Amino acid sequence: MDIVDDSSIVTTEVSSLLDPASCSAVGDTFMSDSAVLNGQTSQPLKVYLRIRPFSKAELASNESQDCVTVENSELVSLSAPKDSSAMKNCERGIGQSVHKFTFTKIFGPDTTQAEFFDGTMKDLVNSFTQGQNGLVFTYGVTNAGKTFTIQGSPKDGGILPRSLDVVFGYIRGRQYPKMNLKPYLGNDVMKLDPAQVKQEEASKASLFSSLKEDGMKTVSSTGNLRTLPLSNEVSLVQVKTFFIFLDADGESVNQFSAWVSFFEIYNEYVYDLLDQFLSSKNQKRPALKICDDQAGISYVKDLKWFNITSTEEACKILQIGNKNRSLASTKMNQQSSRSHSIFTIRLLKLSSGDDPSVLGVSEMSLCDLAGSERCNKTQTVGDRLKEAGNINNSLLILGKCIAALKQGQNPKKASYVPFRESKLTRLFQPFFSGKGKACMIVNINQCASTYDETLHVMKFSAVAKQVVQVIQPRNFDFMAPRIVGKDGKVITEIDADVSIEDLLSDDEEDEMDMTVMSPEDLLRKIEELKEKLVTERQNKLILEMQIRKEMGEAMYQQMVHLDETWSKRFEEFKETTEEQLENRLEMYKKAIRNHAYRQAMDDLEEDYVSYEEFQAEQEKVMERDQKIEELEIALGMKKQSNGDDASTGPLEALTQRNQEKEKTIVSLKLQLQNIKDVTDLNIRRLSEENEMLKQHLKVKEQEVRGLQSLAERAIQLEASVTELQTQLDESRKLVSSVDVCEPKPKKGLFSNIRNTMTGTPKKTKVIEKTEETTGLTRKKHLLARK
Ligand SMILES: Nc1ncnc2c1ncn2[C@@H]1O[C@H](COP(=O)(O)OP(=O)(O)OP(=O)(O)O)[C@@H](O)[C@H]1O
Repeated sequence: MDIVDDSSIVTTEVSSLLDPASCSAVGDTFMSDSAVLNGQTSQPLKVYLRIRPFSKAELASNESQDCVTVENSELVSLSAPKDSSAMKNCERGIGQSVHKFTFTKIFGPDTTQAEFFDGTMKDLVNSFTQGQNGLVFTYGVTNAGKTFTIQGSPKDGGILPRSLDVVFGYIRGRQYPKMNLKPYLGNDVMKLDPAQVKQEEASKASLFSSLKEDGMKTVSSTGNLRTLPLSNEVSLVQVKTFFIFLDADGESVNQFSAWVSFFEIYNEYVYDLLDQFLSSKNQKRPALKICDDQAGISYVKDLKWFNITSTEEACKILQIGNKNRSLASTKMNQQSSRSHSIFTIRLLKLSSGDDPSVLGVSEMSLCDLAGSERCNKTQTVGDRLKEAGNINNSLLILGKCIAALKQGQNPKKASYVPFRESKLTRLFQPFFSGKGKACMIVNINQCASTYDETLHVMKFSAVAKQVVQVIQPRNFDFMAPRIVGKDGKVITEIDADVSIEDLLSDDEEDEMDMTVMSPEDLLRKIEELKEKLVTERQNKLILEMQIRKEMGEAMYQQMVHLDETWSKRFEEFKETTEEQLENRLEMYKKAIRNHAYRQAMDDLEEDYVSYEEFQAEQEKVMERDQKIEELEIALGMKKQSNGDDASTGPLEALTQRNQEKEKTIVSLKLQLQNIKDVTDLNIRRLSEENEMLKQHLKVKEQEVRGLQSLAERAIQLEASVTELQTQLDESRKLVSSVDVCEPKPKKGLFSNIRNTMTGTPKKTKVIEKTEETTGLTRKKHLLARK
């Protein structure tokens, strides 16, 4: 079954464009999905989802397995890939393979930076220019696109440079050119004397000069390269130009002064990313403290603020801070942010004139959270493991706070929100207590390998989306900031509209900044706080007990559920196992039957008796039966003839006869055995002889074959001799004819022939005779051998 997080679905409103003329309508537009009660606005926390496109490497490594499907602009479904824990759990019967989540608005992989900014940030930036505070934080696993969303790439800026563009677009031509009014503590402004102003200008110039080696250009939100004023002189020329702005009716209009800070929370320590100390690598970075002002608003003590006059200057400051950011390469992202970084812009609204009064301060923070991955995924060890632990811890506390805030919406279940358990949540606290609007951007990738982490992120966001934010009615005029002197004490010569009495009248002590209180006041404050602490602790204890009870109940329910599930699974397992065993038993039975059949067939073959043997045996049996009958008859007759004698010793006689017979049988058996042995011996001898004879016969056969071949050869020779004889006869005839024609004998060949011829007939005859004799002898011999 799919899970649908169908809690309060928020309609996305599109705010008006941020030109000064349209700004008056912004507040109303923003309120459209909000409820207003006692001047306070409550609205669900806006949670936007951005899905990163696949990188080439991810596509090549089969990361694309259709895990994320955007159903519509507010609904997304996640399907577990086959190797994920979610899928394995699902196969075990725990959890589902498909989850659905709703968001304020979903931005798919094709969304451009401009589209994303328009769809998420415009109203927030707009209200910021109107005096409303704002917080934007990105949440997601490492490599999901959080930094890309906030800062963007050099060619295509993210929401931060785009917001700055809007802010500077709004205050263009109305910038207060001096640096003598500077943000102080949580919401106040410090008036600097000329020496301090000079110092301020020098530190800004020095900060900018640290980037000199890296080049003189930075990038705006739209990717255009802008040349920055790098030297002190140039920026001073800018700030020294002073105008009094007048509206159409000749009335003076407000002026604005923009200041920025950039810090990170790394391993639960706060570090100023714009601190000049950072340029020296050997020096240990000084960690900053988080304090509360008298209104309970947390701020970073001694944080450096820099006055900026353009987006370019702000981008340059971002660039400097980025250089100092604790980056470390993790397995999943080569340029992974290992810290939570917070870039803040404070806008001071000032009255017109050369020596203006402060009308209000608004603040907008953009927080790039570190990746929410777990240690095992990133294979973290050593320092990285410690970082991961701290990152996970602060995100866990953020999750706890969000869950507690959600629970707190139910008046019956008001719970303690552990904001103070981590630096990050301490700084976020004011935004969840009415200080301003907060909005969350959830970044995910679509990779199959990080599916389980992504699902965790989505579940976190589903809870966050249910948090309803209560926002105090606030604009620049709502709460005038105090102006303090260089010693930090409140000074009187401020806004003409607001008297010092007004500022201090209600409860002077409460208004006082703790850092400038007298020792007595501090002691009194401490006592008060102690009392508060005791009460808070008591409340906390009660709450804890409640929570424990609820958790106990929830756990009991879960145990019952688990018990049921396991019983069911056990039954199923039992059934299937029984079935399997039965099948196996049948198999064995069948195998045994087959085996028995085969055995029987084998036995049958061994015991096979031919029909003739059987017939002979039958005849023997019949003969034996007949003999027995005859013997029985004979025995009966004998009994009769014995008459009375039989009464005394027939049994003894029978026993004796029986014994004799048995002896006979034994001796017969012995004889039979002997005969059998002799027969066996004879058979063995005979077979040996037979074997020998066979061998002999073989030899003889070979000899006969040899003789036959010899006879054939002799016949051939005889034929050739006969042929030669014929030839010789012919030669003789020829020679005799030659003798008649040539009477004169010649020497050499002819004389030799004549000599030969004269002696030849005798010799030839002898030869003939000899040959005939030899042929006849041979023939006789052959025939004899044959
Ligand atoms: N919408 C997008 N379009 C194109 N590329 C993107 C997008 N989002 C992120 N990327 C790219 O994905 C990579 C990771 O993004 P990024 O560094 O912003 O992740 P991250 O969530 O901030 O990671 P970490 O928490 O580790 O810092 C970068 O190379 C970035 O350029």
